[in-house]
Amino acid sequence: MSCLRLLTAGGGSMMSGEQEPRSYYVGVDVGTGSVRAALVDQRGVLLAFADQPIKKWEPQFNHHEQSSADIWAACCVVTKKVVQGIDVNQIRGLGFDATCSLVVLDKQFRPLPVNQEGDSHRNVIMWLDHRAISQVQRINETKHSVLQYVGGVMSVEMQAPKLLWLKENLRETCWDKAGHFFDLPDFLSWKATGVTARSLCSLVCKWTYSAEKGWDDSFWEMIGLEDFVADNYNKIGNQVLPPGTSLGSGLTPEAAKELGLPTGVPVAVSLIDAHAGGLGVIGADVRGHGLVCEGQPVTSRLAVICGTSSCHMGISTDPIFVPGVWGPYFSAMVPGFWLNEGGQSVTGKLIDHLVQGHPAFPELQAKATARCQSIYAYLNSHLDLIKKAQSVGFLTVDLHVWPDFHGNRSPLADLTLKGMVTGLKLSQDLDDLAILYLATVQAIAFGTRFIIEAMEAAGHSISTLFLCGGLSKNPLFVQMHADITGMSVVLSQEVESVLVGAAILGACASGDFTSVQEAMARMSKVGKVVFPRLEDKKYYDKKYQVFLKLVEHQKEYSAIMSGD
Ligand SMILES: Nc1ncnc2c1ncn2[C@@H]1O[C@H](COP(=O)(O)OP(=O)(O)O)[C@@H](O)[C@H]1O
Ligand SMILES: O=C(CO)[C@H](O)[C@H](O)COP(=O)(O)O
Repeated sequence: MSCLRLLTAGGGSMMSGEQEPRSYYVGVDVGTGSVRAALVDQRGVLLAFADQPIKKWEPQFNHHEQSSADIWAACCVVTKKVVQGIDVNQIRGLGFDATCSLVVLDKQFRPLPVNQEGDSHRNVIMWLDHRAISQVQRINETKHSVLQYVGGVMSVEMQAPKLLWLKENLRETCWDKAGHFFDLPDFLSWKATGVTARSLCSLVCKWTYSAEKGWDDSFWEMIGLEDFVADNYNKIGNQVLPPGTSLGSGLTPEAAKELGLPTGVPVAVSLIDAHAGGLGVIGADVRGHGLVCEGQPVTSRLAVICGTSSCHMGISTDPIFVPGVWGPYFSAMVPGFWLNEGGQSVTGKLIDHLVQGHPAFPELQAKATARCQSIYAYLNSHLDLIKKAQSVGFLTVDLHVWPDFHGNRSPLADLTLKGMVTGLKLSQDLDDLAILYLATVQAIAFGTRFIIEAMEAAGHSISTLFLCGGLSKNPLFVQMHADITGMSVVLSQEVESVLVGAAILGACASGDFTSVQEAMARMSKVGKVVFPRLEDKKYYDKKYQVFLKLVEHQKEYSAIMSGD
């Protein structure tokens, strides 16, 4: 099911002819579970929003696939919806962001199968796919110098191990026939413009490209992908442009027809979704909100983009090497700044997984439906109901979760880690489900604290969190992040801040702003601020001690089991 909403936030309305701003931008955001589009004006106000689910396949454990044709079709559906009823000639620019999944096409740009079944419809290896474990281990054993720029250890979620997997496992059906390997954001900008140039963001963050030195031949040769060097990087990109740059002649006639927009609309070089979220929130004017970061440099702000996964985006003027945290990446998000990207591979997906797998889930669904609430709104009010004299957070005094059900991305960079729950009882009722949900939300927030501590130990100085993404719509998730990190959390005026980030790209491509920084400052706005409840700090400090013990114990268990 897809959905269209016309919005009147910020005083602007599509229907109010007189107030209508003259320039619009369209942002398209391809998340893990759905594609969203928004019509955004020059002040960053969302005037229309539409979303559409996309297909996912999990043919084997740890194999996650999608279809680039399905994703593009969804982009067309949502874009057509958000521009309904306006004069499309007022659209000045289009920007895409997407998850960092790997799209494989043949020499004629047709989809190629990334699976043993030979299903060419499934031509995308998703970012969370962990099939290339053996390949990434071998890549890390090389200790090649490019690994310094991904936190010291390459993640199985990056593209090099996935490419090596394709070469070693699907040589005839995929590798030998392949003409183009795209990061998903670059696939979308190519579909829109016919230009195969890649975004500096994708190539630097996921493909080991250096903004200063370009590709490193010795890395590809060392890991057994010398094919790319011989081919002069034609298949993975040898024209690299900064995000927000206008591509070619804009929308091609074919793409324009499919998207419902005029031919030639400027299309921006794209961004990975987390990075677009960063642009959408990090540059806001914070004056008058009582925030510590007022008067501090922008480097004191950490953007946390929380959807299926959470990404912690911190910028700096000089490179900072944080063990287990991706980067430092130059100009990969905000031009001229270095970026470190911490992350948790599953956060929204983990909450969904634990809640949906609990025996009381059908009861929760029925009760939430009866009240016309989302299951999370219901759970939050249920927690309020069962809490004792203290804050809700104290309900988990004896229930603790380690959240790495899909390995640890940061700061341990250990994909072998597993999830843990301690404190289970012989109870399967709704109270039990609600408390497990709370402990999971808290564990994710402790994971954020763990990442921030690693970033600060390496030289970052962070004072304020800027949250966006689906999970930032959950007030419990937001409050727990404030309480557990002890930092204020800023939510943007536009809840769909990732789409504002995509629209900022479109605005830059249009030439209406002279720089990404200017567009950020004009288009991102502070909405709500959530302050930490400092009176609860002692309790969360104790729970954090337990949190750190959990992983220590997990490592001890595996040492015992692997010993003689
Ligand atoms: N209103 C909401 N309340 C609580 N959680 C929400 C809400 N909306 C989305 N989420 C959670 O956010 C996650 C998805 O976020 P989203 O940003 O849409 O993901 P993605 O970009 O990965 O597709 C899901 O786990 C979902 O449960
Ligand atoms: O690696 C990432 C960004 O660098 C993201 O985790 C990935 O793109 C998925 O994002 P989302 O959780 O929003 O679907």
